[in-house]
Amino acid sequence: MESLDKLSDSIRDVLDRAVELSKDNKTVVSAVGAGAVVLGAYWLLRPSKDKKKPSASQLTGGSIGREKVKKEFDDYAKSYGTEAGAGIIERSKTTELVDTFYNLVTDIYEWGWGQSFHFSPRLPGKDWASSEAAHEARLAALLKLGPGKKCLDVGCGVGGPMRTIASTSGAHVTGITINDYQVARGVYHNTRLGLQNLCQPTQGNFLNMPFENEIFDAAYAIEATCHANKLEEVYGEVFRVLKPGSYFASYEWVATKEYDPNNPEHVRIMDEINFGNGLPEMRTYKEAEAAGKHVGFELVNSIDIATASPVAGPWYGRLKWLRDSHLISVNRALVSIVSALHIAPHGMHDVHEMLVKVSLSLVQGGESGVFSPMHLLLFKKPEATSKKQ
Ligand SMILES: C=C(CC[C@@H](C)[C@H]1CC[C@H]2C3=CC[C@H]4[C@H](C)[C@@H](O)CC[C@]4(C)[C@H]3CC[C@]12C)C(C)C
Ligand SMILES: C[S@@+](CC[C@H](N)C(=O)[O-])C[C@H]1O[C@@H](n2cnc3c(N)ncnc32)[C@H](O)[C@@H]1O
Repeated sequence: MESLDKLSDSIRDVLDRAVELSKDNKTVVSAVGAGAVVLGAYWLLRPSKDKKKPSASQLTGGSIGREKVKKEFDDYAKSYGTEAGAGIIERSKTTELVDTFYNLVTDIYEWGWGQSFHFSPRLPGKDWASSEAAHEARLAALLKLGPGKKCLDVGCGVGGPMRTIASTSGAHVTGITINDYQVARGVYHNTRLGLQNLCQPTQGNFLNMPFENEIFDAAYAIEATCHANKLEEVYGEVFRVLKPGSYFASYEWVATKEYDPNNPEHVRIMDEINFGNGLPEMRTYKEAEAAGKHVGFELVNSIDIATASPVAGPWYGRLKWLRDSHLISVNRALVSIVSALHIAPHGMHDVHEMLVKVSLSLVQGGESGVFSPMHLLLFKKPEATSKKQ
């Protein structure tokens, strides 16, 4: 905060100088312009008092101490192979790397996107927030959630979807995330909104969940299981904790049927998506369907929501809009300022640059049709369980 005080002092100096200069008619226009730019920067950087949403001057490395952010980011970057299609080299380290990834990006996501860390199609006449809520509420309807039901959110982030799903349906939602910083953020938002009795985030590994067998009435995952080394491992755990006869719905990140593994451009897009999003590798929707069946689920429905509606706008439209309206450039400038002033931890600038780059790859994946972040799979655990080992 000391650096912010210094920033305020410098702004005051610049404004004083602008007043001086304005006495000279020739420079009045540029002085007022400079003052407006500085005031604008101050407005965008000012810390939010309640941290409901971090501002650029409040970006942290999550649970990573600020002095370690740069090293953790460099180690993360080195963990991806350079050969086409390589993904994470040491797969046994995936969960640890994903935890690091979320320490590094969680504040940036909340600052620049919101509390729901996923995409949604844009509904005609609706803004992005309503379209996002509808995408989440679809799951509550599919899973037939209602008061008294106990539902699991597999990979819950800071709980944006959990809050929509619990408050639209009345069901209780337990979330699991690998990242303890996200748990703290989730608890903070739930308490602030009076939802702490219906929404409960927990820290844990979804490949080995800290829950008893057959305790949940339903489960969903939103753009989260793509982080698992093997889909069978996470699906197997969901199968174990679900009551027989109940449903699991997942929006999966997949390579679509347009994807050609022999097309170097397609492979490049997927490699960039994997790196910028903490994924070990990309699966096809067919592999995801097969993984669910392999652990004992019945496949009830498999549909790519990205292409399902002829009237909804594309899921990557919001990223395109951020780019075309130059908001991403504004964010870049703000992150450069807070980094240069040592307000943000050293390394935050690199993390932000990684996200700038991946936003382009995601749009390319969407426009070319080779990638979807929302292939909906609806699975049912049979009444008489027959889990294959
Ligand atoms: C499901 C996952 C995350 C999906 C999305 C929520 C995020 C994917 C890319 C992210 C972003 C890219 C660009 C950032 C921008 C440069 C910055 O200024 C503000 C935040 C971004 C818009 C950021 C927001 C979240 C994403 C859209 C993965 C991880 C499985
Ligand atoms: C892109 S975020 C999506 C979060 C949330 N579903 C949403 O839409 O806002 C992916 C989530 O999966 C979680 N995750 C990834 N790997 C995990 C693991 N092995 N165990 C538990 N959670 C994991 C991350 O911590 C993060 O919360």
